[in-house]
Amino acid sequence: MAQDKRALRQHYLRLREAVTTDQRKAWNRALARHLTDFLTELAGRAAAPPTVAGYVAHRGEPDVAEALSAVAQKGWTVVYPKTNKAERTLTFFKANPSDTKAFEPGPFGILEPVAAEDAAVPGEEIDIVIVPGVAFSRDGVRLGYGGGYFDRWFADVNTHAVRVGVAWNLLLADDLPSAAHDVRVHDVVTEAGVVRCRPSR
Ligand SMILES: Nc1nc2c(c(=O)[nH]1)N(C=O)[C@@H](CNc1ccc(C(=O)N[C@@H](CCC(=O)O)C(=O)O)cc1)CN2
Ligand SMILES: Nc1ncnc2c1ncn2[C@@H]1O[C@H](COP(=O)(O)OP(=O)(O)OP(=O)(O)O)[C@@H](O)[C@H]1O
Repeated sequence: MAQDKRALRQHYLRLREAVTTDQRKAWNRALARHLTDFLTELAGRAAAPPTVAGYVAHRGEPDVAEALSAVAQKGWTVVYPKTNKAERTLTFFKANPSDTKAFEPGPFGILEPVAAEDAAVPGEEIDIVIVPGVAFSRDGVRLGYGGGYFDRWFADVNTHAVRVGVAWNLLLADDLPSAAHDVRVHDVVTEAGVVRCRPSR
């Protein structure tokens, strides 16, 4: 299984690396539209503006900044993970998606919220988690970089959050191996639209 996952990760990372900058730009524009619409749909008629967890794109991942700026403008709270490499944990902090000074490189070179005076946002307060991934299956199984960070966070935190995967359409698989600790996403947003991974909710 671990071997399986490693080979699959390598396969999908190669596919992702082969995407040209121009192609990525066009896909990012389409993705921003689908993601903004879908987040708005998820929020529905919620009484208060939701809190959404995002990420800063790394190594050819889809860029979710535009969608996050759009919902921030509507009063949503936007939080980002900070990685603790020694403990292999994530902690979420508020940051303004359009403020580049609010981010600094973390242990894997990914931009993370600067260690602000702001306290960490408790997991229970997060309504929607945008989950980055290397690949996703149509039924919501996620293949990440292999650190288990998000799986561990979902297992450790008492969360009601909707889990929204984001990936390029070419990184959607019919099937991916899934272990007991793998937490599935409810939906995956790509440049081609939204894939609903749950039969009903
Ligand atoms: N943009 C983004 N932010 C994210 C994640 C992500 O997948 N994408 N994460 C999702 O969990 C968390 C960070 N986890 C990560 C885990 C491993 C690697 C990584 O690149 N690992 C290298 C090995 C690096 C090393 O061990 O020094 C690799 O796989 O080649 C990156 C992020 C939180 N933030
Ligand atoms: N809830 C958990 N508690 C403890 N260890 C966990 C948990 N979830 C995952 N792990 C461990 O993390 C490691 C990586 O898991 P896996 O290969 O599923 O990562 P991934 O989902 O591809 O990566 P990532 O979540 O970092 O993007 C495995 O060794 C796994 O046992």
